[in-house]
Amino acid sequence: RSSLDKLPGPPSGSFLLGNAIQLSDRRGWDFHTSIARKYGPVIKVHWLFGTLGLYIFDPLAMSQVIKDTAKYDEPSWYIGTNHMMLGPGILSVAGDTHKKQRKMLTPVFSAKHLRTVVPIFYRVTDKLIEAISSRVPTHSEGAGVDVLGWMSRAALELIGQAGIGYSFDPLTEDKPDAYADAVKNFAPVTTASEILLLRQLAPFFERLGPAWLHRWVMEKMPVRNVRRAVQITDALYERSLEIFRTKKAALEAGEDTDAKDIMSILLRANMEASGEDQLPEDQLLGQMSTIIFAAMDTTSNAMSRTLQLLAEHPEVQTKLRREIVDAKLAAGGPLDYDKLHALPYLDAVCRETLRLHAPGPQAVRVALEDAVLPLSHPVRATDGTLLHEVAVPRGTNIFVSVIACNRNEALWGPDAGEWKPERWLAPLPAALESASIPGVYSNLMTFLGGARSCIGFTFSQLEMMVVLSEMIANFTFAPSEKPVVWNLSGISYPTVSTESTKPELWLKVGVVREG
Ligand code: HEM
Repeated sequence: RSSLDKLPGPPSGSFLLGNAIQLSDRRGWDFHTSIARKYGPVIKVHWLFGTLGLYIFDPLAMSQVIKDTAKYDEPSWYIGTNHMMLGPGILSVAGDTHKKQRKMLTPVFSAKHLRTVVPIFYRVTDKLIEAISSRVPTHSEGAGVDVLGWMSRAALELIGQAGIGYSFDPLTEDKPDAYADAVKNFAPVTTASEILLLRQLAPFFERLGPAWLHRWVMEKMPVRNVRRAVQITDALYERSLEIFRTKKAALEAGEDTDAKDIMSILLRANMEASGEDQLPEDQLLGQMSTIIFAAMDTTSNAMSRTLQLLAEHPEVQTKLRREIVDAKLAAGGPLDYDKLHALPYLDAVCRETLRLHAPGPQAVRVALEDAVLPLSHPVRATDGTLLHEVAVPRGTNIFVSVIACNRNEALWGPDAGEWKPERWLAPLPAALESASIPGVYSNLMTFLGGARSCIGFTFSQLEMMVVLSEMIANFTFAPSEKPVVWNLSGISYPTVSTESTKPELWLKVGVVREG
């Protein structure tokens, strides 16, 4: 028996796997929507081997879970497998090591630093515009373009140049790159439902002999995505090591001393840090793939989704283009940091996309000890009693539902499920203002909150603004004949069908004609 027994929730999918497949399946959107509608903000879900988990979007409960890191943190299976694949970067460490890494990384994501990288953003974006222009005929209704492919290439180059001072792809030639492919496939492969289930076994697996044996077993495993995960890990590690060694050697030789990229600043800060604050070399190396993965897929998918929505809502697209073109005319050229942040409609379009379609649909935590979770509003137990708090047994997996909170009709109103940028131009609903959503951004859970909130959310906002404003000023977007299917994953990604595993999103792209 468990203290969670009395909570409302869906029946188990199967004894062994509970609701795990429904929660993580790439076609699981309806399951998430229906349980949130039917059972409310504190839900009992069935987890592996007959255990129970919690699925929450009650603001106070979420606030405790993401902020009280002494009681709740990322589960060891999640941290451990991130560590295996990305090295000991910030997504793969806990406790004091996480605090130390976070302290060292925070200054490089400040607004002060971001202002200095705007010229890098424009340099890369200009290349992107040039590259797409050369592939789109000027005098036609437009050509089919894999917008996700271009957004991914641009996002990788942007985080490459601004994040680690390295150019991955000058955006001139169309040749495949093992590193870019590895980053793009990292989330689809490592959060595919069968891999998520295998990842739960990692803490036991790790105890079975040395690392070479783990690798041997994984290479021999008859599961395609496990073997792909090994290849992705190798591709990420090899290139990161190469870049890291070059950067370190340059800094030690007194070169690149004023480089403004995140990694150079981090290396310099580490050299100057006192002994106890210094990070060992493997943790610095671990930040490379971690930051690139965290930055690239999330932002490129968000930008692609925004372009898709603009293609489906031509009236929003026209209004947005008007705002951007007028601002550029008034500025007499590209928009600087402040002018970009002063565009209300661009801001509304980005916020609304990140609200309705948060790239990461859920975050997972585990109760590190027996705990009591307070609730914003009492929930009705299955025996009819009202619960004002929930006793959470140690070891319970907790799913913080970003999408259920961002789309909660009780907070956002009956049109919460619709994409309406205009909602951000009026005062937000009173229910939302009083709900105290614990997210770092705009009453949304998209970038989460607390000690592990997204450290790069201002970077990604700036990137979205620069890239989207230039894309909209230069091109028109309309739906293409290729379908777009968004797959639920650690980071949702688009394919052309429910069977395809290749991330891609095609739109009809035309050149904006003068006037
Ligand atoms: C639309 C774009 C983005 C979204 C939606 C997003 C979302 C998130 C979320 C939800 C988390 C918390 C994950 C968890 O704890 O379970 C996170 C963490 C993180 N994000 Fe982002 N992110 C975005 C862009 C970026 C960018 C551009 C960077 C870097 C330049 C970045 C770097 C990170 C890092 C390093 C963490 C780990 C923080 C920690 O554990 O302390 N993200 N992000």
